[in-house]
Amino acid sequence: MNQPEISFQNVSKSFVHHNETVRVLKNITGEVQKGEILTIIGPSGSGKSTLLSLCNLLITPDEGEVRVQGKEVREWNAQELRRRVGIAFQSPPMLAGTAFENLSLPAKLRGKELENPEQYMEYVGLPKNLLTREAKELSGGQRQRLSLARTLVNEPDVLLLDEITSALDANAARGVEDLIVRINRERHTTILWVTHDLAQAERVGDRVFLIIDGKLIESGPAREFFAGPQTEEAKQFLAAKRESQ
Ligand SMILES: Nc1ncnc2c1ncn2[C@@H]1O[C@H](COP(=O)(O)OP(=O)(O)OP(=O)(O)O)[C@@H](O)[C@H]1O
Repeated sequence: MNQPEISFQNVSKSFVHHNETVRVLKNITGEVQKGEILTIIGPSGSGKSTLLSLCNLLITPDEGEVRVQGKEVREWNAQELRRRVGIAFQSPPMLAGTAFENLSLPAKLRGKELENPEQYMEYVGLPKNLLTREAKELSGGQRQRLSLARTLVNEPDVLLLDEITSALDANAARGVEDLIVRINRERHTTILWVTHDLAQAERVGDRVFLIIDGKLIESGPAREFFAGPQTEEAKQFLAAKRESQ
């Protein structure tokens, strides 16, 4: 068996809320292989974003281990880890300034010039003339593409995606979804993708994690999961979700 690209071993995480400790992730064990798309689904507040945040040291586990390319996250240099493990959010943070200034930020942080901004724009399906536009003037879909282009400048091995299409209309969402699938196919980028959209999870996922109340209820190949979930909790979740979407 190949070494997994990312693995979680008995991972737990708590946060303190008003002097009360809340266990947000409970004993999570699972893994993702290189080049796979893992979709992470589950009700709101179940711990999905928290699981992503553990993979690039935005937070650290209280118990258990998270390994990236075989190395426990706390043994990684945080900057190096974040270069290899990129992250994109629902509302991509943009600096004041042009699209070019935003796109070239990762290179600048390394004291380098970005040599081929046009190629990145083309890759993510943005016209080159947008490079000189203020980033905040771009549409939601354009901003999401620019944010992905900016992440790609670091040539990450892994992409963590947190609800990246939920703020977009159906057309723009599908465009960004297709772009991610292309990045995965062409660059063999491993992808961990939190989504509320069950149809999207079914379309794009090789593997799925269902998280309910901080517990990994089911994990496995997406096709098997969507064809016939094993647990009662998963069946109920899918039925309720399908009814509402
Ligand atoms: N930094 C933090 N400090 C305190 N509590 C937090 C923190 N981050 C998350 N939480 C809490 O942990 C729980 C799980 O949050 P998380 O964002 O991981 O859920 P989620 O499944 O991604 O939800 P959603 O689908 O609504 O985005 C929530 O109750 C949230 O309030």
